[in-house]
Amino acid sequence: MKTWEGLSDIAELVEPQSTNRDDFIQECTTYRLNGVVAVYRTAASVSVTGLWDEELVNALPKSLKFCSSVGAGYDQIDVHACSARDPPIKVSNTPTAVDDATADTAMFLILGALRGFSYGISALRKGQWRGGNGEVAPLGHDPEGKTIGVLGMGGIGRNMKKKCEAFGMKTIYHNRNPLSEELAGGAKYVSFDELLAQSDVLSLNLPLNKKTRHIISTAEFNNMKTGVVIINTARGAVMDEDALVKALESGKVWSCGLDVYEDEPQIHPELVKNPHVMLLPHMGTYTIETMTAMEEWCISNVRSALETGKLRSPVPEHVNL
Ligand SMILES: NC(=O)C1=CN([C@@H]2O[C@H](COP(=O)(O)OP(=O)(O)OC[C@H]3O[C@@H](n4cnc5c(N)ncnc54)[C@H](O)[C@@H]3O)[C@@H](O)[C@H]2O)C=CC1
Ligand SMILES: O=CC(=O)O
Repeated sequence: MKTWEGLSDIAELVEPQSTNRDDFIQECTTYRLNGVVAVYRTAASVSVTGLWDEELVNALPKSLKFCSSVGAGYDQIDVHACSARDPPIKVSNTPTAVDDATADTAMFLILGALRGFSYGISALRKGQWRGGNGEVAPLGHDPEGKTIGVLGMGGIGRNMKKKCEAFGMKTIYHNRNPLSEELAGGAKYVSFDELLAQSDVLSLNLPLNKKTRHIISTAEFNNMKTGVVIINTARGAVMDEDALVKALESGKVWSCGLDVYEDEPQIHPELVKNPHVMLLPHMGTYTIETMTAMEEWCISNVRSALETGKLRSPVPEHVNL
């Protein structure tokens, strides 16, 4: 890629040769990688290295000071193990570049889940028009007048809010702290419990970490409106998938729209069987324009680190590192 090659004006570029984690750990000790200062980490590299957990982070070359990772989510990297190294490995992600495409995906899931479009789409493809065997697609719901609750009102959540307004939806949100009025743009800050109780559609837009894993589970579903619609474009494990399946079965949750799953690429079989739910295979940023923008953002972090000693967009945990 041109932008990557463009870095050769300021650095020697090397690419690891390994095809599995053990070989990569071994390769980190070789002369070729020993001396590497900054890493451009692609999303696909996880299939070779596995997670950047404590073991892997501690095996990385001692010379390494920066990791620029593609993607807004960085849950595959143990950022605390990176900070604990001496010197620390500073980590950056690619926020902002993902906002439009991921919010667009969320809108597709919101409309599809509210309207029950998945049912119609699969019936039609089976030659059954709106249904077969005596069953017809249930009537859906309009977005107009519905309250969307955003859990994690960051770049994507705020982008979604604007798009939801065009569909006549009202936005409430919960973050650990309220946003400035300017950033909130008229969305109302509510407590976590109020968000659960008041949302007609609940959208999960917060990062996955130890504190947010299964932040939505049985107790939280019990506190929601009956007939709520759940949208998840964040990470599968922020929600307890087994609890979601039970809440769908009981009718507590009317439908859901999911782009992400607890154990990708595995999907809970009951979700796959359910004709009513909208499911996508993690395609939030899967466009030429957005993936290009993410890669360029990521490489700009490498350039900034090499030229100034600072990453352009360090992850929140590393802003003051
Ligand atoms: N489906 C896909 O393809 C994509 C998924 N993502 C996922 O979406 C997530 C959000 O992305 P952005 O909006 O760019 O991140 P962001 O960092 O801009 O926003 C996250 C928001 O969540 C809030 N938050 C953090 N912990 C919280 C907690 N315990 N309770 C309530 N709020 C909390 C933060 O304060 C922040 O406002 C990413 O972490 C990533 O996992 C991002 C891009 C594409
Ligand atoms: O899942 C995608 C990301 O950017 O995070």
